[in-house]
Amino acid sequence: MISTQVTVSPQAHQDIRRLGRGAKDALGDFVRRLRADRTNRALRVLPVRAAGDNGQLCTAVLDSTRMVLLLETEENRLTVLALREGPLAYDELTRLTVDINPVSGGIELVDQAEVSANVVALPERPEPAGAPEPDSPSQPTLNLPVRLFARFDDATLTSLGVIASLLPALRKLTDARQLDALLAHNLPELTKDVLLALHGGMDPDNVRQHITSQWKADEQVDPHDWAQAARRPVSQVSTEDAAVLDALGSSFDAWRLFLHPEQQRLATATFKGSAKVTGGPGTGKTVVALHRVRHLVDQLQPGHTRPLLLTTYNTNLAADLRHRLQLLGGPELLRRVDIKSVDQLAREVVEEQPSLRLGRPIDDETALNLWHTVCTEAGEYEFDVEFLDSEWKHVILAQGCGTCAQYMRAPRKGRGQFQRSQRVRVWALVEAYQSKLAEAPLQTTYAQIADQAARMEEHRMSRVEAQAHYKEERGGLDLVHREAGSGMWLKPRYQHIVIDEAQDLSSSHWRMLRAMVRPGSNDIFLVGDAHQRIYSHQVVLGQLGIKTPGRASRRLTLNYRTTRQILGSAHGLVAGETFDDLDDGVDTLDGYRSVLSGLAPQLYRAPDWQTEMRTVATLIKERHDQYGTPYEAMAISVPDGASATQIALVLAYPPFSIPATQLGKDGPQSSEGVRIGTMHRFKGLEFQRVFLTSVSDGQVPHQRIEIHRLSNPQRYRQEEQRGRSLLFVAATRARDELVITWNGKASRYLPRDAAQQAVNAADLLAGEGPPSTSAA
Ligand SMILES: Nc1ncnc2c1ncn2[C@@H]1O[C@H](COP(=O)(O)OP(=O)(O)OP(=O)(O)O)[C@@H](O)[C@H]1O
Repeated sequence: MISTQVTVSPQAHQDIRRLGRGAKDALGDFVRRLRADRTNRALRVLPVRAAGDNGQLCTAVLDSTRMVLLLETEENRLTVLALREGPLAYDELTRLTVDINPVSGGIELVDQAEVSANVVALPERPEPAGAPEPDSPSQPTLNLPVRLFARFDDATLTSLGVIASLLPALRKLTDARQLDALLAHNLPELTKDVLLALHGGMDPDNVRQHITSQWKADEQVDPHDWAQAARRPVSQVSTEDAAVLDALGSSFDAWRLFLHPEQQRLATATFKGSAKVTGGPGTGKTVVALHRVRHLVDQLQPGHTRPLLLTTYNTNLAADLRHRLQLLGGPELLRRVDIKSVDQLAREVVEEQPSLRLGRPIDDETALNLWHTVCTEAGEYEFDVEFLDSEWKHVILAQGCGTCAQYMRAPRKGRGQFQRSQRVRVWALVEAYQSKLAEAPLQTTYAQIADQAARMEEHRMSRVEAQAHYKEERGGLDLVHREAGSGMWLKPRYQHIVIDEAQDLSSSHWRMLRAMVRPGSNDIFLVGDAHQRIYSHQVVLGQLGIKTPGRASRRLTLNYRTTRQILGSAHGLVAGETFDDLDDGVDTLDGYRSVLSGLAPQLYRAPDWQTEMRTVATLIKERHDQYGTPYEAMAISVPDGASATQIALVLAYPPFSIPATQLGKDGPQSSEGVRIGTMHRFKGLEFQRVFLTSVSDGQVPHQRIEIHRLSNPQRYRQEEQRGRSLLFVAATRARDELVITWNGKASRYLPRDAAQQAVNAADLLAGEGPPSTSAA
């Protein structure tokens, strides 16, 4: 007997999230019983009305208080469309308008009665003078209510994806408060997104380009074909039965089940070669990478090997990826995937060669100190140590320059003017630096390890290719002793590689990764965002053998993490700067938006660091005690290690007594307590409330970049951009609340009127500050 297929629609999923644990358990139980026996009379599946040519809407009973609305399209296929509880459940379900969206082809619901009662019925309030709608210069006079979407006709709205059954209610809206109330309803995602974008001032063409196109069904939508509509991924939280059942039994995280159509396409598409996904912070790039991994693993032949590599910038993020992949696919999935940071991977490759004496890798700070020693000993003060370190990593090692002559010829695109005589002097310092590393105890740098690993992998891949070629010539026959000494045929390390945080990988990393997988279908899938580049220098992936032409380069634009208010301010930090697309093109944040709404970022100015620290401690305690935010969901950024220790002490002692833990390079040292770390440590993470401290003049950006302002304007611009990106990364980690504090003068990256807008920290500590608005 073919078992009954039961899927859950995205809006039913929203119902379950809203109704909580009991509803989820009841639905899980119901789905299991339905799958076991569709005819089970205890479920009371009763027809309500026909849907199109081949569908039937039914209600069914979950338990004594809950009911669901189902769509039955084929004998054994049922979609849960909505869930309600209480004595009115049946009436509420049967009055729902259920349609196929002509743009996305998804099945969508609107509760007209609820919308009218709670939204349209809000007392009308004209928009205040001075706040005209964007793009509508000629507004009616004050007392006439302005219809919010008056300038878009019905045909435009529906062609953009707004569900037609909502139009009558929509036409009655006159103020943003009503719109907020409307959006708080369980509406179809596409409709919400389009309305927000239009209300935010995006014009219809842009909406079509950035939103509608991503939802558009691949084929012509037939409004009468409900069987096909039910099969489309946009009508289901997950296309896999098992995933829905698992999720109903355990946690029901949205990202694990329901992907935005563009995310879904990227996760499951077949690419001829490599593919690249860019997108602003919080657009679900990591989520796509994880689903991509699951999809690729699903296509593998059964086995016990790990032919798939999932890699990222540092160990902390690799641990996070492992955790999230485990949530997505459990141990079965993890078993086929190697998860490590690129540097760890490089190290393991180099360690495979026992004849190589590797030396102890030094951290960035030790490397800079060593450059300092080298310069002092050579009496050479023209170049600063950060510059030397970066020249060594991103020009000399990246291009494999082994001699001064090679370095003299190496292109230095985007790194400013550099005379021949300067190169000669830099080379002398590089040689001195290398000798220092070679002294006992032998030391090395991660950049050297990556470079060495890249060479080794390139060599290995050339042998793989040579063997493959040989085998082809021999008509497919293996020759066991072909590989002298080893008696083995070499294989590429991996079949597929998936890379997160791609913007911060160096050329050596890319060379290594490129050589770990044979060029071919779905070889490399990378996600990243140049706006968030804080470590490495720009690379041109095409020149490193990773080509992602046309549809193989895609961009995500919907932010799932950060509220519009926080996003708006963070966006201002990088607006006006030019960013690459990890290749030789330009990337922008056009169309970048959020469907979440919340508080504007809060600013606090303090006279000194002591007061600033106590202010942050006071705010954190209040968020915890009054609003129940767990300490581990809050994070504080500090300028350096010493400040981290100081603020941890302030938090630890009365009157605060707040537990805290430092964010190290392997993540937080404890699972409990407020996280404290430099902005660099915030990369890739997410917190409910974020407190950025010392966003002061001279700290953000650091005053040391000033020495380049006149002497090296190109370098100055680079440092400036990196400083902005760092603050941008830190600010966009916040889900609900962003608090920015400083002492003395505010950073010039903050808005000009930041000091006027800010609360005086001294007033807050004296108990005279404004009441907190942190209830997010
Ligand atoms: N389809 C989705 N449905 C619900 N939540 C989602 C979806 N996609 C992503 N998210 C959530 O959005 C947040 C950001 O996702 P993710 O970490 O993948 O973004 P990112 O683009 O990698 O961010 P960053 O570049 O800032 O590191 C996470 O909380 C994730 O669970």
